[in-house]
Amino acid sequence: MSTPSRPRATKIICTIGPATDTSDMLGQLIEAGANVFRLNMSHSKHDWVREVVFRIRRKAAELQANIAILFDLQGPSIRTGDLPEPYHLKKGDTLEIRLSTAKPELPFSTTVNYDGLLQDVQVGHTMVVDNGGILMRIEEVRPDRLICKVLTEGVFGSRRHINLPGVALRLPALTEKDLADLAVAVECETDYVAMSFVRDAAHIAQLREHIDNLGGRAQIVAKIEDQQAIRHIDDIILAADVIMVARGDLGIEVSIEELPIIQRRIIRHCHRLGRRCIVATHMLESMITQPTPTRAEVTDVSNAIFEQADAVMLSGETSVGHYPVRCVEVLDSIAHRMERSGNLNFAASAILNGDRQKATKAAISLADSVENACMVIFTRRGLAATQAAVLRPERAPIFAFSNDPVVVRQLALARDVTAFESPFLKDPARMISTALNLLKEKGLITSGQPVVIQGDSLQGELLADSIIFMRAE
Ligand SMILES: Nc1ncnc2c1ncn2[C@@H]1O[C@H](COP(=O)(O)OP(=O)(O)OP(=O)(O)O)[C@@H](O)[C@H]1O
Ligand SMILES: CC(=O)C(=O)O
Repeated sequence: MSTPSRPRATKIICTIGPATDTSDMLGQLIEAGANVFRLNMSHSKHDWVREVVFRIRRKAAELQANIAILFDLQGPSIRTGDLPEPYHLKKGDTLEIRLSTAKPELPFSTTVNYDGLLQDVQVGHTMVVDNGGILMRIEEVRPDRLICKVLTEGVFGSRRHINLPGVALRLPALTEKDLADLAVAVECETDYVAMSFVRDAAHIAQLREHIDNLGGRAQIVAKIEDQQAIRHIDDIILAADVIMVARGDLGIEVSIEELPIIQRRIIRHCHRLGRRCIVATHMLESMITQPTPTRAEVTDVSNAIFEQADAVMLSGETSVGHYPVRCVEVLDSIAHRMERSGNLNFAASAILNGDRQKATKAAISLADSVENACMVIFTRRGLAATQAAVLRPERAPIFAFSNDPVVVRQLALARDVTAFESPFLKDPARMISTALNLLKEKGLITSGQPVVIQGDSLQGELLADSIIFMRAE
């Protein structure tokens, strides 16, 4: 009996932008192995988003690919305004950042989206622009503008992100723009909404209430981007569905040498508390302009896979980069290789909550102990499959079946889970044989392969957690 090759466990998230928003490029990304498409609401107009979501769904259906969509809300991030052309700033130049109602007075002049900035900062504060691309010092605080001295040269474009490390900003959890973007997210039936600058668990509850009120079913990704979030990390992990280590902002808000330690700690806590996690930003940054990654990038991606993150994320690499498809291919090949090369096994310390999770752990132990076995999980809400995923089977891949297409799409962002839509039938034997036949047709299992099947409706009328061990016919 030959064994089919194991699907890649680590999921790949691609940010879509001008470099990749055509149906053709979306198709190429899917074929290269993308699992989730991210739309960054900091840069996206609503009509563009609606059109891109339509193209993604159509292309995914055409290629029979299970693709989830993630709307990333801008959150209370401080952003500069639109410029007709980028400024080429040199050390010693002066730039003004003014309220949107104020007229420009200097040649280098832009607006800011947060009026409160002028009250929150002081002369002498350092401003970090564009994830550390340019540093400035605040020289003057006037009633309608800040005058800043450029400390390091760089190209200053539109809607640049500003960080003020260590400065307490009085920003709300969700802005008016976020609420307007959220309404479009729900209208587009997005699978995930990412919340930027989450600072405590109450922020997640607030977002969940808004999603519920709008009638949406999106799951929530909490982006960990500053020290306040790190202080409340366990509560945030428990309140969210997925955690993102958003290294762009995090790498500015904490001392840079702490970043790998914080990444590892967040992933370890996610494994312990049973939540999924994403490692994001600068994974293959040099490939925005170069066709091959640096050795350091390959090692960084490998590290995230060794830590068993659920997903790695591409940002500028796929939204504006020159080699978006190659980036996905590079992640795909690093993941395939690293997944055969050991891992940190943080899941060994997972807290098992309740009987269901203990049953799942038992099913995984069984599947891992039998050569070439795989797990098949029937799941209505996706919970059984994500719980199995966070327990990180060592050898057995997880194939999940749900009768709910939303659940199936959401499972595109669960490590090691390949999900399919399939009706729940009254006759469990038929339900199982239909699922196994589909896996055989897709070349994912072969006749005679050992299968551990888990579900709560596999015993006819009796609703009970069951584990069935059999060989595929
Ligand atoms: N939909 C879009 N339309 C136009 N430009 C975009 C779009 N999405 C991304 N970009 C551009 O690509 C760059 C990288 O964006 P991306 O969302 O991939 O990364 P990011 O690190 O989250 O960016 P930022 O910090 O600017 O939000 C952005 O700074 C922006 O210039
Ligand atoms: C993804 C993102 O927002 C960050 O890394 O800061």
